[in-house]
Amino acid sequence: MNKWKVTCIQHDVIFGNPEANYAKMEKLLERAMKDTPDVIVLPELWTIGYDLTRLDEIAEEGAGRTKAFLSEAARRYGVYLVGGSTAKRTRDGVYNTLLVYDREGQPISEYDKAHLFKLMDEHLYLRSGSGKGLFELGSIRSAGVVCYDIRFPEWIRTHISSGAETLFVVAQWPLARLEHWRALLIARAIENQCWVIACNRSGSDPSNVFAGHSMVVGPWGEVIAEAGESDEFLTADIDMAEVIKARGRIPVFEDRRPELYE
Ligand SMILES: O=C(O)CCC(=O)C(=O)O
Repeated sequence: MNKWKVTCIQHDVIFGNPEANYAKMEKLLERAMKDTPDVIVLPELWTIGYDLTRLDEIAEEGAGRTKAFLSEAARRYGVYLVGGSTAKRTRDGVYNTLLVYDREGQPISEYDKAHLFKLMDEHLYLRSGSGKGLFELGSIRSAGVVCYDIRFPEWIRTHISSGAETLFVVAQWPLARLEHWRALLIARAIENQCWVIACNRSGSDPSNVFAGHSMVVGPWGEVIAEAGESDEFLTADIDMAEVIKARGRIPVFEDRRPELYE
């Protein structure tokens, strides 16, 4: 299969209230499935929001509850689920972890956010991961990263150099830097000649107003679909043939000179 329908569930996350967020997500998933997407994408930390000061209470042991929730939903709806992230407690500390499930509800990726965002105090409460977020959606090689990670082109490039043709981004990106969000996503798509599918949250918490503007950007840098600032299901069709076309027109990967970049 070369063509995919993707849906980003852009919504307002309820601050520090996992119970309410799971209940809300049940309903959102059911409604999103009316468009019969192949892949659904959720935002960063949709289970708890940015309530980092209460992680002792609300971070989940091994992300167990969110794993069970996502696996069950992916299997029930027969959909690939790029399940946003949650706060995963381990023996070393708490990670901001992106979870991905296949249509049978099997886990296909568990990625710990690599770059912690000091402006929102992440470094005080979270541990950073160091593994890559590579996975396959059927035959499509994909990568998934979290929010601030998109400011590090060299990190994204290592994923694309490993074969990824689609980059998923899950985020809680503030409205104050909306233009950075848009420019960075478009730049990552152009320089890597890949699809970029980015799901941001909407709404606000006690410290931030979030941007919404989930986006689907094609490998030629064209914005195929973009949400507004409010709650929205953003659905778009992506065709993997566009990656081959873009890479054929300008052979960036053949023309790279990595010996100059160290
Ligand atoms: O880089 C930014 O401006 C926002 C990043 C962010 O909000 C995050 O990583 O959670």
